[in-house]
Amino acid sequence: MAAELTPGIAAENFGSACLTDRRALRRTLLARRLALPSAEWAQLSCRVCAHLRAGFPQLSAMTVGFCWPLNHEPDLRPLIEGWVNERRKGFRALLPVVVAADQALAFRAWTPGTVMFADRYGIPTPASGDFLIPEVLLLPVNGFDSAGYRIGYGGGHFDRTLASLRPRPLAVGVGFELARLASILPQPHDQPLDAMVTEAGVFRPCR
Ligand SMILES: Nc1nc2c(c(=O)[nH]1)N(C=O)[C@@H](CNc1ccc(C(=O)N[C@@H](CCC(=O)O)C(=O)O)cc1)CN2
Ligand SMILES: Nc1ncnc2c1ncn2[C@@H]1O[C@H](COP(=O)(O)OP(=O)(O)OP(=O)(O)O)[C@@H](O)[C@H]1O
Repeated sequence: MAAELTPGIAAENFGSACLTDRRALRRTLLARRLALPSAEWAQLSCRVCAHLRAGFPQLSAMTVGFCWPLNHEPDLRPLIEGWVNERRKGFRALLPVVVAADQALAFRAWTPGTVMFADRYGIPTPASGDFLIPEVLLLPVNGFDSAGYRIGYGGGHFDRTLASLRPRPLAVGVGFELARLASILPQPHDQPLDAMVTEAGVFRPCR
């Protein structure tokens, strides 16, 4: 991905043997992110939020799907709560709902007052409300590459979601430079990102 803001921190080059095994790769990347001290995670999250706000000002008037931070994924809640509190016309925040293991995600509206339940993965999820369609999806990544491909937790939820939603939402990956890979060796089902945001800036895919 070409840097539009600050150039990225030196890319980590995982060996090709590692790249052939997504499960091992996921475990390695997840362990690296979990090893971040909480204060550093909070600082990196703040920088991701700042780049999102500066790079995508249009989001404050759109229906934006985001994720409750799991396992040290970037914490976008301050940014989202800021937009909720600004009460801008057209802004709505949505969180994913896992309807079934092999299906696309559904989405429900979220505000700081929303009643939540823990889903099958223990992720806080809005307990009720209509299913709504996001115009933009802020997708956490466990790994990403310069061609705009990502890997998540291996459920295929986001790939199925992006493959099925019409119109397709703008897909913006959110993560940290520690998740940057030379290539994730994309498979036919992998849905590319439109952009990627890390603590180092906003990147557009080089394809
Ligand atoms: N914060 C957050 N919420 C999200 C997602 C996400 O990626 N992040 N999802 C995006 O889809 C959905 C949940 N998807 C998930 C899929 C699998 C696992 C999980 O824990 N999987 C096992 C097995 C992984 C493997 O086989 O390698 C594990 O990690 O132990 C968690 C969430 C909806 N909500
Ligand atoms: N559109 C789709 N239709 C059917 N199966 C799919 C689709 N997209 C992905 N899958 C299946 O989901 C499984 C997991 O895919 P993959 O390893 O790419 O997950 P991931 O990108 O890490 O997960 P996620 O998309 O939830 O973040 C694969 O077995 C894949 O075949």
